[in-house]
Amino acid sequence: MGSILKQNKLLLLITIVLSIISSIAYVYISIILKNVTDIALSGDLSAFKIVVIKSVLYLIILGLISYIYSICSKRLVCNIVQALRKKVFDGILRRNKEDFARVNTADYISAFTNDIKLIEEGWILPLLTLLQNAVIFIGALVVLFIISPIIALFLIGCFVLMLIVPAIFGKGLQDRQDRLSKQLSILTTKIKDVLSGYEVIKSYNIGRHIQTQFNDKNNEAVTARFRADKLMAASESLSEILAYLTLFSGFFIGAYLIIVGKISAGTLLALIQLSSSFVNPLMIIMQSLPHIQGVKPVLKRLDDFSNYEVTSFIGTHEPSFEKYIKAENISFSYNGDQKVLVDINLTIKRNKKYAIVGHSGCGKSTLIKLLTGCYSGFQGSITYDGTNICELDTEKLNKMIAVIHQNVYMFDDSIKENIYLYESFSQNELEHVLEVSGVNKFINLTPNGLESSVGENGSNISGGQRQRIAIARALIQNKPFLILDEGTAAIDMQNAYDIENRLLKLKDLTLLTITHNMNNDILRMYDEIIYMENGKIVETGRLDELLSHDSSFQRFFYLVKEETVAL
Ligand SMILES: Nc1ncnc2c1ncn2[C@@H]1O[C@H](COP(=O)(O)OP(=O)(O)OP(=O)(O)O)[C@@H](O)[C@H]1O
Repeated sequence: MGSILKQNKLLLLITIVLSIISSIAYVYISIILKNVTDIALSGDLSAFKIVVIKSVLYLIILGLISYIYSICSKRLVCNIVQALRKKVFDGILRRNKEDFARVNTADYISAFTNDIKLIEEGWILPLLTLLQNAVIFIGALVVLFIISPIIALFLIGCFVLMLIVPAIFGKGLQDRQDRLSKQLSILTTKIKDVLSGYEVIKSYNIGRHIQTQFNDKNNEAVTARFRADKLMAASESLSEILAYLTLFSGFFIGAYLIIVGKISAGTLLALIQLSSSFVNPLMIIMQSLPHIQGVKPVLKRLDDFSNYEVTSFIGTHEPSFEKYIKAENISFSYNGDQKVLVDINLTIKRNKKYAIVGHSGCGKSTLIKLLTGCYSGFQGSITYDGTNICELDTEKLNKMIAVIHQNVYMFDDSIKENIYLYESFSQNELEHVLEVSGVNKFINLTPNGLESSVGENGSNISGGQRQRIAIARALIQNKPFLILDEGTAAIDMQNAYDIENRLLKLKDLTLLTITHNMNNDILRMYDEIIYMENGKIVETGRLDELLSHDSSFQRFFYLVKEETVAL
């Protein structure tokens, strides 16, 4: 937050200066009131006229200063909120895939929406209010000292007494604001889940169940808000009672001093005005402090997001894949307990074609994730042309590898932009990838060809069409290493066959395919089939070699074929 305030230091300075000027000007009203009262009591009409004119002019100038202050403080709030959002966003973008996946996406959304709102309401605005009122408070105290040191000393004593309010409520408010932030995050997760799973909810008629779940989360969020507000109300009420007690006591002391002839009526009026200039800001300060203290955990949460630093994969070496990628004795577990990969040894040679096959859950996708630098906590080593993956610059590594998953993400934009990903390419490059990916087979059926919108996450097009666009997107970048993680599973058999066939014929491409399709003609074209079982590579070789003898792969191969025929 300090850096954000530094970025806005000029605006902050102007706001503070204006705040000081308007606050002092506000305090000076008591002096004017004293003069008016004393002039009225003296019966001097001409002096009275002059003081009225001066007062009106004074109030106009005060109004103008207040207006400019108000505009500056609002601009400052906008700037801080904008910078805070940007900082959090930058922090999220800096994350590597492994760390990004550790946090639920709804938590990120909640940080941008709920948490930033909590900071705006509980930190930025109260801080500005605090600043302005602190100046009024100090100004009033100084004038009070000049007019009546006894009352000033008494009010200082009251101020010390009022400091107990933030001390009593600060910690409790922090806990409750933290809880509120977490409950809002859980509610956001639920909402996101419902919107993403809308089709399932409708198809399986589970609206009522989901409604109950939503109501529970909604209730919990509202309860958390109310608990925080209740404590805030207690804190505000105590501040108010103490403030009024101070005001009354000051007034009674003033009244006593007038009875014993120590002060004039004008001074008493000034004292009354000053007491409210002293007590009201004091009350506001005491009410703002718990707000500011309360949002500390939320501020810390946002700080954690924005100050994120990558700790794994911090290598800077330029990755090279001219010859091979080698995995040696790789073992890996997601939860530190159960091993998903066990002692994997594998060499991927440049421009060769590999198919990874095996039963569902045997670790195929996990192996790909490790090879492409998504997870760091594995045993063994992965090297690119001899350099350990941990020493490589992962951003540059990502530029070498394209991975197409079964569920590809489509931006809500045209087919063309989803292929180009906002870069530019030549017409020849475009035509080539449209041909290889099979996009050209359906592009004429869309309303505006390549300019047709795919809709939110590709909702206007079919799953197979999405995958073909994803293949075109990967190919146009001309990356040397393409991974299809069941990347053609949503495409019909004939088209999937044609696409894979064309990819297998690309000489300058290293292809690694995870597939459940046991098509002899296609599998025969691969240089190596890697068969996995329970996290281990059990057999490798060309299709005919593996089928030529009794092997685990052979049994798997015919089993899948039987299952496919049965379907
Ligand atoms: N992010 C994750 N956190 C925890 N466990 C995971 C995670 N991803 C996968 N797993 C577990 O790791 C094991 C291997 O999963 P993986 O996705 O690698 O299998 P797969 O062979 O690709 O399966 P499929 O063919 O069904 O896609 C499974 O038991 C799975 O439940």
